[in-house]
Amino acid sequence: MVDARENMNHFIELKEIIVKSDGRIILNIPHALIPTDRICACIGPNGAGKTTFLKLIDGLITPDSGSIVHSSSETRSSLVLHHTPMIKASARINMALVQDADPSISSADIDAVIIQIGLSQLANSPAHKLSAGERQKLCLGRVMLQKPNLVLLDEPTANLDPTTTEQVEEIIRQFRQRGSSVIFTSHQLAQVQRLADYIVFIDHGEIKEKGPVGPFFSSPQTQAAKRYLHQELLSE
Ligand SMILES: Nc1ncnc2c1ncn2[C@@H]1O[C@H](COP(=O)(O)OP(=O)(O)OP(=O)(O)O)[C@@H](O)[C@H]1O
Repeated sequence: MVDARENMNHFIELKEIIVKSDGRIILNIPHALIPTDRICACIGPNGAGKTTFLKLIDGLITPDSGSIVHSSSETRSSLVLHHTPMIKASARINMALVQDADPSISSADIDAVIIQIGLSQLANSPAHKLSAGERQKLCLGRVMLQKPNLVLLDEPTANLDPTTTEQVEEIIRQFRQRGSSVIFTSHQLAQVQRLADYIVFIDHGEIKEKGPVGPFFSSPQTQAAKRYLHQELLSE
């Protein structure tokens, strides 16, 4: 019998969660423990509810019913959505917006992160003109400055080239190495296998399967997961 907590030191417990949109149920999770002590990938078909799941965990949306309990006393999450709008100002000013919420972030901190993410040459360029990869690095730089203990990333490498994808994956590993937990969504199964320790598979608004990454890929338990893996592997 598998331990119900699957050796999770920290987790989020979802109970009787229903999220609706326009009267339609888009998430239905009777009960689930989601680990917050590792890198967790949330995968599933388009429209399954993955982005909604991240927003729910972040508290950006509240469920129509049900509750979310964090095992740690203080969870500070940062969510990076797929299309983050930028204000019409430089990359540096966009990065410095995090100071509004946390005035203890210094200009020196911002400069250090700009160097770390490789945007020094573009710091004074208009942020809305940055490429997709540069924008994503800027967003991840903001997260570094916020120092959340839970990092939530929606398709962090969608539309990025292989080099930038590798750089973003390295930033994700650094979040974990510095003690943050990460939950990211992805349609790239090779990436999921490179980065994640744990899988949450969502289909039609329900968590159909979850568990450590190895067993999920080698012996998925549900027909939905088997079908999804088969189709995705054919398209990769
Ligand atoms: N604000 C909204 N208003 C109406 N419907 C919404 C809203 N947000 C999400 N939905 C619907 O909820 C369902 C789940 O959407 P969600 O974006 O969470 O899926 P996803 O798994 O992230 O999809 P993808 O892989 O395509 O990004 C979809 O059917 C979507 O149309």
